[in-house]
Amino acid sequence: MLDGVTRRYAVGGAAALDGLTVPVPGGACLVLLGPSGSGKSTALRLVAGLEPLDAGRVLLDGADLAGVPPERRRMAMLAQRPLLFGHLSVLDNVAFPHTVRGVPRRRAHADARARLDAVGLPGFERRRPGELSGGQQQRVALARALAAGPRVLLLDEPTTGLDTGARAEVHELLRRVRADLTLLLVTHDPVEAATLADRPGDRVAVLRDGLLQQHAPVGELYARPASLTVARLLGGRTEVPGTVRAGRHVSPLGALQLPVPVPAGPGVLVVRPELVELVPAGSGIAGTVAEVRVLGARALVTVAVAGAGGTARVHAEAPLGRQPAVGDPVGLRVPVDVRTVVPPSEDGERQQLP
Ligand SMILES: Nc1ncnc2c1ncn2[C@@H]1O[C@H](COP(=O)(O)OP(=O)(O)OP(=O)(O)O)[C@@H](O)[C@H]1O
Repeated sequence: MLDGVTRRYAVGGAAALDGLTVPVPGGACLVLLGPSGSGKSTALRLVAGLEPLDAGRVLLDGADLAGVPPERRRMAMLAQRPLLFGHLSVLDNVAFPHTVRGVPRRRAHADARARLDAVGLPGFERRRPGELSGGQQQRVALARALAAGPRVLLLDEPTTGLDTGARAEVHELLRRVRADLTLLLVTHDPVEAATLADRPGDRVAVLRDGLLQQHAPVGELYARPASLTVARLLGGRTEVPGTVRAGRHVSPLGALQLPVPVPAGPGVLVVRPELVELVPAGSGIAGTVAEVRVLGARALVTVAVAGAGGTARVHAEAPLGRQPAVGDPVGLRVPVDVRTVVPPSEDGERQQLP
């Protein structure tokens, strides 16, 4: 549990982390998601005990960790770069947490071998870290972290710098070894957040400028972002400014009924591209294809809609090969339940009710 956790690097300056309060239930995964400089790594260092708090408390199973040194917190960290000892063999790297505790060499090595098997690296014992790929090194670092017998695994951008295949391997491994470990993951990648925080109790805390923006299961962040910041961080593209009147969002798209009550006034309609349906011209909201961008197996189709008060741009997805062409007239269908209105300013309060 983080309770009002605050860190201010410069006296009188803005807080890098400002009163962060989020529960971290035992065995669950909490993701700290945010853009660069939002305070994610600071939070992780404070939890690990590597830096002092300026205010607040870090609690583990209800006990305040103030004054408990990092090595006695039963936490292990997997950093962005593996930070292995280059002069030691892979086996000795993994056995290191045992060695420093004085565990007899034979037992330490037996455990390290089992850990290497568990991360899919049997037979790599005698190699030096420099003889492994980046993904393999990260797996060794994970084996070493687990050898320390932590209750909490701190993951600081654990797959940044790895290629797609190695990333997927590390994600799969983390999901496999997770068991009842508590995970605290720092990332700027919503896909990584969604991949690792996929159990019922898992949550994502979105940070910006040291402040908590939203704390929710990842699916809710996608479906109901609380602000433009959250919508953009989750890869949202469509933002249609308008006005909320009598439960409808009024914009060039028309007067669209909203699924939940939203206070009247200015508001931005945000809709995920994968939830907008492209239908034949003549049905739905009439528009013209303004741009098509191929993204792997899908195409991102930008549709311009001219209506009362101006033009709106709405993004939709189509399977590759089935996308319309620039200039084609099309129809758009925006299902009622996927319409979310957020405040026009990034700093505004959430308007959408839960
Ligand atoms: N040791 C430090 N001394 C002074 N300022 C710091 C220090 N560490 C971080 N900061 C500042 O605190 C703020 C939050 O930094 P932090 O590293 O926690 O962000 P982050 O979200 O982890 O960013 P990134 O994704 O780039 O690592 C930033 O403005 C940063 O410049």
